[in-house]
Amino acid sequence: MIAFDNVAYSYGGGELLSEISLRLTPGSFHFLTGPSGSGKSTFLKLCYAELLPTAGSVTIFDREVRSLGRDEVARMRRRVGVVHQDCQFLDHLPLAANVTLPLAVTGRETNAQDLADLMAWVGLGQLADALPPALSGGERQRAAVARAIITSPDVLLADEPTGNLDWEMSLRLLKLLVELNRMGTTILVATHDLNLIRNAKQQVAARVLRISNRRIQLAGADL
Ligand SMILES: Nc1ncnc2c1ncn2[C@@H]1O[C@H](COP(=O)(O)OP(=O)(O)OP(=O)(O)O)[C@@H](O)[C@H]1O
Repeated sequence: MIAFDNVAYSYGGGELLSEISLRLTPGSFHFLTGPSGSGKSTFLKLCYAELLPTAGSVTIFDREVRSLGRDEVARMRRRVGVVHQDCQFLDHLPLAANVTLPLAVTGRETNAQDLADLMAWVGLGQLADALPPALSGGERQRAAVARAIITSPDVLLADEPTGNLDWEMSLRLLKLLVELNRMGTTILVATHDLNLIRNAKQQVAARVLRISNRRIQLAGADL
């Protein structure tokens, strides 16, 4: 689904990531962990061609990213949902309009029942008309998940989705990700939170990728 072959990435100085070769297979659940500044967000950006590798190749849905034209990148991105670390919303638009924005900007209709089901599923059924500044951190994160999956993506990439959440809310968000994965979505979650990873491993066959010294390794059972 997403394959890295001997990938390196540099923002201009020395290499931040080197010799990365791995595959995210359909239906898999991966965590990506590593120290702050080690390149987790950068790796996620390589996974949806927000950044292009400075060496090696990244293949997304069987297409090498450098071979994609602008329209093809846009089409590819419709199949990849992203929950960004800062999860920004348009503050003047109600939550429901924010969540359906990925459909609206690509000229697609929103089915009202599907939207109601999705909002209920993320536990925001009562907040469809609320404005984003009125939401708690946990509500924002769940809204960001709803917005990322409204297009039914094949892959969901989440960057520190539980970063500012308490433990109970983190578990609630994790449960949504596990359920999505059970429904077939391939999931990659960047996180510092080893307790979250331990908890997830009791629910799903998650694999853990760890960035260390610019390389990404599959972490062992020491988590
Ligand atoms: N656009 C950019 N230009 C130059 N350097 C950048 C840019 N974006 C990130 N960096 C640098 O690359 C390194 C990795 O950043 P990245 O955000 O990928 O790390 P991270 O592991 O996600 O960090 P954190 O856990 O703190 O979010 C950092 O040193 C950062 O300052």
